[in-house]
Amino acid sequence: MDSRIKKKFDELREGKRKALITYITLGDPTLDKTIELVLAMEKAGADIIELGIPYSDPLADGPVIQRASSRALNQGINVETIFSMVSTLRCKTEIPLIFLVYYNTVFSYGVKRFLSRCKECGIDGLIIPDIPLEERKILNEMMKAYSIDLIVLVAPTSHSRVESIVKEGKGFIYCISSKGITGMRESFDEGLVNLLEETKKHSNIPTVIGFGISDVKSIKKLKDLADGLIVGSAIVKEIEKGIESDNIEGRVFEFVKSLKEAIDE
Ligand SMILES: O=P(O)(O)OC[C@@H](O)[C@@H](O)c1c[nH]c2ccccc12
Repeated sequence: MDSRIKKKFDELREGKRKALITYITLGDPTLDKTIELVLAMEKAGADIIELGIPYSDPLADGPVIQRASSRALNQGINVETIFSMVSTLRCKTEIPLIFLVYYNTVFSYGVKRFLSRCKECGIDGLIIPDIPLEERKILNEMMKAYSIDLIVLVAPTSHSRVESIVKEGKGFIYCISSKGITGMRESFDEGLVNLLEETKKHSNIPTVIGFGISDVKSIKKLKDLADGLIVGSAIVKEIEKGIESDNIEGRVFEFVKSLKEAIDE
């Protein structure tokens, strides 16, 4: 059976459209709000949702997402409460859901136990930014049995490793737009176009670009290069502003809608 991620990309390709993938941190500002926010983003036109499991030492995260992680961790949420929230969410939507999770969280929970809980509650893919290469191979094998995609990340600095990395990719290939951490940017790495060419040469699954995409301008600039775009920090920033004004879903809905219009244009 085709996965939700594959079905979504097939459907988009047929309509000659690009995927809008939106990221938020689980439990920011509460787990109940996460459910509302996912549904609001879906309604605004998001095609796939990436949900970050908050972690105390998130190496790749910029300040905006680090603050979101702190807000979530202060709520006392943990992997168990997250799984039960996702089960509730899964009853309300069929949108593809992906976890962004640091390896230590998976490892300390127990890899098999983590995968089987993911499957039970309808998670379609995992992005594990800090997974060591050897573990990735083992995990990739294991995940086949659970029909969950292990999504790989490639960066302009991956050079000669691009081929071996993307060959292992499932679902889609996450192409990092530029060096460093997550967060809004004005310009993108010159190596990005090459990276996408190289990736497409060695893999036929969809490519998406993430890191630093924050507004309509950056969407228009990048959308023709790949099959989809990921927006994270800019949405989390809207949540942050929404907390102050007590209008979180409304802000996020309007913002995602504007991104959707730009990507569909
Ligand atoms: O925040 P940005 O710059 O829009 O980038 C997306 C990103 O937030 C999301 O995919 C993500 C959040 N944490 C990560 C850690 C590693 C790689 C990717 C991520």
